[in-house]
Amino acid sequence: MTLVAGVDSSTQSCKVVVRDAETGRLVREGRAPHPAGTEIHPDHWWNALQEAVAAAGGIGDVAALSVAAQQHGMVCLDEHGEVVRDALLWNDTRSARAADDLVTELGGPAAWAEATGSVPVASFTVTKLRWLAEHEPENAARTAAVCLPHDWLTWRLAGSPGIGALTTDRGDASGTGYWSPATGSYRPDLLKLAMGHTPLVPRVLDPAAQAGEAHAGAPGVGPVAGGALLRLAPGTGDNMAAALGAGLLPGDVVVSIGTSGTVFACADAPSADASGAVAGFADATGRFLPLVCTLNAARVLDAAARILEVTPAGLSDLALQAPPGAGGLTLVPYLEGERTPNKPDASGSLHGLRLSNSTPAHLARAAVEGMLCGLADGLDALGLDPARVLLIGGGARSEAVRRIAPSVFGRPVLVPEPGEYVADGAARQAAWLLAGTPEPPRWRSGDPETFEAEPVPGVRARYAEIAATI
Ligand SMILES: Nc1ncnc2c1ncn2[C@@H]1O[C@H](COP(=O)(O)OP(=O)(O)O)[C@@H](O)[C@H]1O
Ligand SMILES: O=C(CO)[C@@H](O)[C@H](O)COP(=O)(O)O
Repeated sequence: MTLVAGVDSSTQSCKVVVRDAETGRLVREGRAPHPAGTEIHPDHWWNALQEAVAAAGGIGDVAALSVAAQQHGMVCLDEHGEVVRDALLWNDTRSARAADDLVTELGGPAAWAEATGSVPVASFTVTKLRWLAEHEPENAARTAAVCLPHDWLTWRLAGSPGIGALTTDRGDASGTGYWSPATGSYRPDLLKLAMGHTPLVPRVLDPAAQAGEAHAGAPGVGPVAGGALLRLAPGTGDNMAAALGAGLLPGDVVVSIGTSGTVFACADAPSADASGAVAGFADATGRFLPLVCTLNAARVLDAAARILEVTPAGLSDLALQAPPGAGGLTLVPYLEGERTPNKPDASGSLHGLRLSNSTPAHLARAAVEGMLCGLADGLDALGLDPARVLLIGGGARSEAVRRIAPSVFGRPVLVPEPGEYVADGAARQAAWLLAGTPEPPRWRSGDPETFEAEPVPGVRARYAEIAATI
């Protein structure tokens, strides 16, 4: 049996799955936490990767590995490949003003949508580079190469072979703000606009190309059976990997409830939404991945559980005890500011509190409904009439989320078996590298469970009315 490994180095943790390359059967898995915060030294990802690999029983018997990771994070390296400063993550909003400035300087949102498929907000790497140039000019000047979390981890697994060897893929490149999904090429002019100079950027690999090799005994790899080398697939952004892992079909929309909330579909042509709501990303197969991202998803549930002093399961039970609509109690959960809509300085807001709805159950329900309303707006912004809506991510493990989502989305929701779909997609990409076929190998998956519910009149309208005032 040939084994492949997939890595998901996401915001809150690193997960590793080892699967049979031919059938996709899960053989073993492991995970390790990342530190909290929106800027962290990339060494923390490397340490967590090694811990997760060890927890998964090692990867010495694995033939190929692929790293998927949180998108957009700014990793600056000097000419020797040393990290210049802590990485700024996708959910760090300090570059919001830099984003506004860049949008104006290029001639407005439509010019960016045409140039890169997306209108940059604080999440995009290009805005973080402008912030760096303005606030830490000495660090900007030392930056000889800029890359993303998955690029850096893949490069480290290959033994950090000099900054000229850095690679990336179309999916992750499309979240930088200086690469065009429509032309498949970098926009060095935009990099220069942001930073004043053009550091080296990773080579963009074809979807099933080899990024490099990891050597037996290398840190994080361990001894490789028979002295063989571990082949490294290109890797990709976590959402692109989730699309591969969930086996996204044309007509499907995925709603992923992780640290971020994302809503995305697979497309044959690039998109360019000048409103900025839909990011026109590329995917990991050579196609495209229009995507809406919110900053506030599973952690809204974590926050509500903390306030109510219950476990995630306890929050779910409470939410299901309250009536649909939470008796008029509405939470607009902009707990970390918000990205879609672009309100980086916003905070959350609880409206409609009355004696009759002042119960833990109503608050739990308002948290679930508020978080889902933001994602329902994402579904609308995609402008599709999906054949299937698939719900994945840590938040989809909540029974209340599964049962309330169809009422807020106004359509049935399909929930695949709980799993690590990002790591699975990375593993599938690694299997694709081994197969050398035009399309990724087909892996069998179980049937998703369908959830249906009557729409609750007024919930989304009330949410929209309050959100508009924030
Ligand atoms: N049963 C559950 N109910 C509600 N939330 C859950 C449950 N299990 C996990 N989560 C939440 O899912 C989140 C992690 O999801 P995940 O998709 O792994 O995120 P990321 O990939 O961004 O690190 C955490 O905030 C966690 O609290
Ligand atoms: O910024 C985006 C998408 O554009 C986020 O989706 C990040 O990619 C982080 O993902 P998670 O850690 O929430 O999975």
